[in-house]
Amino acid sequence: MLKPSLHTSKPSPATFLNRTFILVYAIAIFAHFYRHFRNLISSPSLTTTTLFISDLILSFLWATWQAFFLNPVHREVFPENLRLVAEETEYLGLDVFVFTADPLKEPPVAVVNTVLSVLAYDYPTEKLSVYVSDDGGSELTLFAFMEAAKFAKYWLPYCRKYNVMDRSPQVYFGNDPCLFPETKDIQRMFEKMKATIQNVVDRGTVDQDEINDDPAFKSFTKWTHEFTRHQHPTVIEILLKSNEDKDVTDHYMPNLIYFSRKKNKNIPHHFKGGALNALIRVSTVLTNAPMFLTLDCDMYSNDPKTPLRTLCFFLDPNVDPKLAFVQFPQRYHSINKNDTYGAEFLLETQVSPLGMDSWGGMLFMGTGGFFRRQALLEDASEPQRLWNEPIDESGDVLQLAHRVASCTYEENTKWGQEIGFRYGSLVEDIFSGFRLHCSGWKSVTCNPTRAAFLGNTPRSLHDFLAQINRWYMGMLQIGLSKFSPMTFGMKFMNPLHALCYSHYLFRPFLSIPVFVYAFLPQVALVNSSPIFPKVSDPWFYLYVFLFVGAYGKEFIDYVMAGLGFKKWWNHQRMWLIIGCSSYPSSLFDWSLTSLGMSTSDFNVTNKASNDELSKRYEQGVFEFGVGSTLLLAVNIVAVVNLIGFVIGMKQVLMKSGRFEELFMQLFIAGFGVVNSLPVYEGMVLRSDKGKMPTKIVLKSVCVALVVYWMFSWAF
Ligand SMILES: O=c1ccn([C@@H]2O[C@H](COP(=O)(O)OP(=O)(O)O[C@H]3O[C@H](CO)[C@@H](O)[C@H](O)[C@H]3O)[C@@H](O)[C@H]2O)c(=O)[nH]1
Ligand SMILES: [Mn+2]
Repeated sequence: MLKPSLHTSKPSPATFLNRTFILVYAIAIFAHFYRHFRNLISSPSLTTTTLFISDLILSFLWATWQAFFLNPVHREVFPENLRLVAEETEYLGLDVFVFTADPLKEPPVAVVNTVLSVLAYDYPTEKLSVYVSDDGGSELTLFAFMEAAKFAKYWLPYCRKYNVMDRSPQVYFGNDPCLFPETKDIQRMFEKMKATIQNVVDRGTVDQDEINDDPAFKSFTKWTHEFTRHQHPTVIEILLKSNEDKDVTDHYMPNLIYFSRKKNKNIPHHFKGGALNALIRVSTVLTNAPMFLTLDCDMYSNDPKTPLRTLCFFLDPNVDPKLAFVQFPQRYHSINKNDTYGAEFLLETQVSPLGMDSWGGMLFMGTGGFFRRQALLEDASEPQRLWNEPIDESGDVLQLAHRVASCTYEENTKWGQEIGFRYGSLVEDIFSGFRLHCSGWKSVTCNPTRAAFLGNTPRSLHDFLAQINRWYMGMLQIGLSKFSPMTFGMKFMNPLHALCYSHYLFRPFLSIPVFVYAFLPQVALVNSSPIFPKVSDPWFYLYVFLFVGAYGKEFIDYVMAGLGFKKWWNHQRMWLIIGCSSYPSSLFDWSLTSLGMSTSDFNVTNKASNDELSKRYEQGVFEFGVGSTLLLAVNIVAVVNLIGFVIGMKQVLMKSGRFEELFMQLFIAGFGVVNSLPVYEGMVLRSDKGKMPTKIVLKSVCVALVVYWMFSWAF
């Protein structure tokens, strides 16, 4: 009998249209470069050369981006068929790793919700273990999880009994749930737990009277005077044990383990990559499930059946034995109506993964990835135990777990280089996924209609741009290293796969054409110097096609994904803002770091938010509040374009015949102005706390005037 299928993959119906568009657009680019070469030869100048270089970078990024559209695949999974293929006893053991690093930026109450949402997975409890990795080494976080373990004894059976979908209690109770007989009681317990945790967090220490039973008190004795977040011993606390602890209905619970690796301020800890590797080793000693899931602390589970969907790949007898991970792309719960900051990253999280999938697999996105443990332990000589046995708390096992968690354990080993998650980039996720792909491992994208996980995005523009700055600094650390996809990648992976990686890793260079188009046409315009073909010139229509083609295609991608005009508009505006802020800043950071003048640092994104800020975000106004230097160039560009547009208009109106020649420059300046409207608003029209500080406004205006004055000589 034919076995029922667990998953299918279908080519995208739009592929033919996409390929046709790529062909036509590529021909237009070639024609454009023909003109560029002619100009370079006939009238070489700073302007022609600058425009040529900018267009070269734009074309490289366009070409690499097309690798995502040549052969996208849609995958579907059928967890309902799982029972026909495998018995529940054959399901793979699953270790879930949840990462937190700072109790102030990542409120423990929120981390607890994430952990409860996965602890309550629809999965055989004896096969499930949840580890909390606390890089902040905080007794507050440990305390929060002791409370969570108690609440879980009520929450898990409740979810099971009523087949609850939202297993993060915060989300569940926030959505006005149906009232079952126990609902009110459970909600009361939940509120009480939250208050107890918040109380301790607000006070900043755990008091003895908060801990009633003795063994719990012993755990906190590790937090001595010498204990700091940068220098402390390993802490491993088994808060729930699967063969011992039962819930209130007498069912066994999954394992819940608090873990904080040993730190020493003189030994590099490699941020999240280091935490991941330490946890891989510790879990190998304690539970050693063949599959593990990595989750950021703000990414709660939105679907209790997600592990079953993953099994549709890992338990498929025909699946590629080199399948390393299944990635559920990032999706977010906290985005405002029109996505002011383009934080949904629709193209990056929903569209492009399908395109990478057919070349060997989508990126690892740091969170929402289910891994085959073996993929990261290839050639490791670590001590391992058989999974699916109760945790052995004997001295030997715990001693071993402490040994592998030590900050010196990795010295003179291949950890971080050839095994585990790889070090050397601030985007350890992308780097590690890339290295796995280069050694023949594969990955698949799974993006069910109901999101598997939902996360948080920054609500202030500065935090958002700083996060992107860090990501792209990390991308450059890979792209400009010996592991560049253009050299190393081309050798060890499908070249089209390598092109996809190149697109992301070299994106910061987009800042060069963005700056050129934000300044050059405007300065030339003010000096009444035409630099583009005039409207009656046939080459003008090539420019129109290139512009409308690029923008129109992206607009269609947005509409096809079910998002409207406003979201697309905000996305394209952010594309320009990021091009003037995070991208150039990441290039700057990379240069400083490679010159040895700075060290790269993983600044944890702030997940706490205040009411006022949240309210402004919901209203969709930009948050300029802190005087962010990242935004300085964005402001300067806004002022330069406004001046350019106004003076340009004056010239066109005063002298007849100029309009045709200067139309393109006027259009570009006008486009800059329309995109900068929220910036002008923040500069002069607003009075709330999120407006731009006056100092920054004055600085921007001064620099803009200097730019005009300085570059006028060139025309
Ligand atoms: O030294 C550190 C720093 C961070 N984290 C954790 O890493 C996660 C991500 O940190 P966050 O500040 O939220 O950064 P983001 O930029 O939002 O994270 C994205 O980018 C990271 C780097 O590429 C990936 O690791 C993440 O999974 C991905 O969501 C959080 O759970 C942190 O607690 C640690 O465990 N140790
Ligand atoms: Mn995050």
